[in-house]
Amino acid sequence: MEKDKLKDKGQLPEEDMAMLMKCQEEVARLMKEKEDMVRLLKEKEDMVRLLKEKEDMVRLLKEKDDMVDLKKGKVEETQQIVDEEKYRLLKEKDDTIVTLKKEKQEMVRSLKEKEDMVSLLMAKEDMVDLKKVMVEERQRIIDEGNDRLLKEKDDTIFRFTKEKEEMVRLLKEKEDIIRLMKENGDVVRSIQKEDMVNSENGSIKDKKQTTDDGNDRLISEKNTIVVRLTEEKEEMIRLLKEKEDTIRLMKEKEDIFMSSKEKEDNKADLKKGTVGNIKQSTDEDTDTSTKEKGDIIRLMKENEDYNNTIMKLKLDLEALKSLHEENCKLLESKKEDIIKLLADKEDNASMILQLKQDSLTKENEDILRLMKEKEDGNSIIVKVKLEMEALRSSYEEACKLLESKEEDVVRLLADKEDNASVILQLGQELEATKRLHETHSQQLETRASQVKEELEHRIKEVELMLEDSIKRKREFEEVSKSRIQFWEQKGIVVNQFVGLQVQNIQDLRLCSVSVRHEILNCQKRWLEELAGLGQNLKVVTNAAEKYHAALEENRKLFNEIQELKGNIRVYCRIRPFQPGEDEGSNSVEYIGDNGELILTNPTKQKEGGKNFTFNKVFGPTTTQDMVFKDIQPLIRSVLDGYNVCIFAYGQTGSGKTYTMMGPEKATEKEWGVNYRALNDLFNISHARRDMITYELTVQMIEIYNEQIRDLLGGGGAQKKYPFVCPNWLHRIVVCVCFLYVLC
Ligand SMILES: Nc1ncnc2c1ncn2[C@@H]1O[C@H](COP(=O)(O)OP(=O)(O)OP(=O)(O)O)[C@@H](O)[C@H]1O
Repeated sequence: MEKDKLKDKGQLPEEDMAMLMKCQEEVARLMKEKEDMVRLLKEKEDMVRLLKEKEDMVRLLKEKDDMVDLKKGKVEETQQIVDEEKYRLLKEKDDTIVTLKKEKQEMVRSLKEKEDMVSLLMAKEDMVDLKKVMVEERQRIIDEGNDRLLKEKDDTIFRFTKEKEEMVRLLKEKEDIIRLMKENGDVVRSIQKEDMVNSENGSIKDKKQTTDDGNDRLISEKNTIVVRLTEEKEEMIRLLKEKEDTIRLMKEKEDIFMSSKEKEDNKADLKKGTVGNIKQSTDEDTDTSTKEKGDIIRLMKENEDYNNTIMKLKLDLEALKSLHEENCKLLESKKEDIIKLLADKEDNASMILQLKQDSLTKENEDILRLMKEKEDGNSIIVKVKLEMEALRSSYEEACKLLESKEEDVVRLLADKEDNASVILQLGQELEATKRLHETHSQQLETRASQVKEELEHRIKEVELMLEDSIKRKREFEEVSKSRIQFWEQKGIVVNQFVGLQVQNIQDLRLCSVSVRHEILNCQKRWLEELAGLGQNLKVVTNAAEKYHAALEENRKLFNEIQELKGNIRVYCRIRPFQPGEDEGSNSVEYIGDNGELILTNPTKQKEGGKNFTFNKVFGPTTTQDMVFKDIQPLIRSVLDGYNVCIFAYGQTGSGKTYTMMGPEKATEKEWGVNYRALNDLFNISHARRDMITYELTVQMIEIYNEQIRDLLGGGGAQKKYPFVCPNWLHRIVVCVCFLYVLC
């Protein structure tokens, strides 16, 4: 029909028609080949199914193997339980050993504590030794003080001896003076004898008598002084003796200290020797402390004695002082007397001179002699005077010495007081240390008793623990024996079970061998079948290659046809009149089969119609399916990689939306081009899903007033071009174009 129509219209040449026919025949052939291919594909699917069945068989075999493995695992589990039980028993043994070791460590620790206690005791003893050293140091200081005192005493003794010598010398001088005075007396007596012989001048005799009396008085006074000096000398000797006694006492004191030191050393040695036995040492300490107490009391007594002697010495010194003062007073009075005597002597001398002048005569020579004698006496008196002055100076010096001695004695007394205070302090310290030592020894005793008790208690505890551990060990041995028996029985049962399992395993092995044989047979069969399938597949692949080649050829031919039809096609669809529209105002005069269209203006029919030519004109009766059938090849060419653009163009209400989408609530029959195109494409992609995977996307745009709007985008009608177009969209672009003509 179409051929005839073409012939009638004379639009297509015969060659083209022949080509088209050939193409149609070729297409039919290809369709047949396609059917063959579909059949082959079905066979292929069967092969795949068989392969799946084979896989299931393999899976079953694997499951069987797993079962065998599970049984093996069970046997291993029982073995593992036995091993675990053994391991637990061994662990318990190890734990008991560890506890015993810990107990041992505890014992060692307690022993170490004991050792520490002993070391502490040693340290305390060292402290006591240190205190002793301190005491010794103090004693040394005291000894040094004593030595110093002794030296001072020696010095004082030396001074006293010197003074003694001085005194002796003075006494000698005094004796000389006395001797001279006696001689003077003799001289005076001879003068008196001469006077008696002459008895001329009585006044001279009286005067001589007075001088004699003065001389006698002086002699008596000198004698008294000498007596006093001798007394003082004796007193000094007594003091020296007392000093010697004090020195002796000091030496005794030193000896006592030395003995106490030796005792302390002995004590230290004893302590060192008795470190292990604390009680004994404490007893010794108490003994020594009592001895020390006795020594201290004795020393205190000695100290008191010393104090008494010092007091006595003080009193003696005071007495000596008073004596010295008296002596000094006497010396002063003597001085005055001597001065008086000298004055008398001068008077006598003047008297003698007068007598000399008076006598003039006879006794001139005697008088001269007497005068000479008197001059001699005067010179002797002068000498005596000088001696007296010397004596006075010596007395002053002696007084000074006494004063210095007093100071020394005071200093010595102060030192003694200091020493006494030091001794008291030492005594107090000794008492304090003794008390401390006693308290410390008591503490040590209590501590030792406590430690002893603790140790006894610990020893008891350890003994109990040892007994417990022995009991536990026995119990553990019993339990282990019973457990070993139990586990031996269990082992027998397990061995029996294992034997059964081994038999089962052997059976399973046999089964598995048979299954393996079956599998090998199956594999052989499958290999044979696969070889057959491979051959078939080769055939299929050859056929598929041919099919692909045919498809390629078909596509080429189809595209050639499309090109021949025209790459740009313009269709016209004329919609039917809608209800309410005037059918009389129809402007379509003629619709040709080859796209001819003649339109006339109903108001100006005289002017004639206007001719239009399209690729095709769809009349008002044309259905949606008919329109899509014409467009379908173009849409399918998209799947071959061609870009296709279809768009609808026309005035408002001309039917663009109807053609592209369909009416509102459209049925499948009323679907527009878009729905149908997508449905067709989805069907093809589904049919070819095993070979090709298609990705389909849709984009709907509207061009209105020269502006492009994305109809499916989020922005809706508001979103204007250029909107973002994803890359993948460029692979397949479906654009439906239509030219509409409103009838
Ligand atoms: N071929 C047809 N058969 C039956 N009814 C049709 C056909 N074409 C269009 N119509 C009807 O004509 C009316 C207008 O059509 P449509 O809305 O598709 O026009 P339009 O060109 O899309 O208008 P606009 O540009 O204003 O959107 C609609 O009621 C539609 O149902």
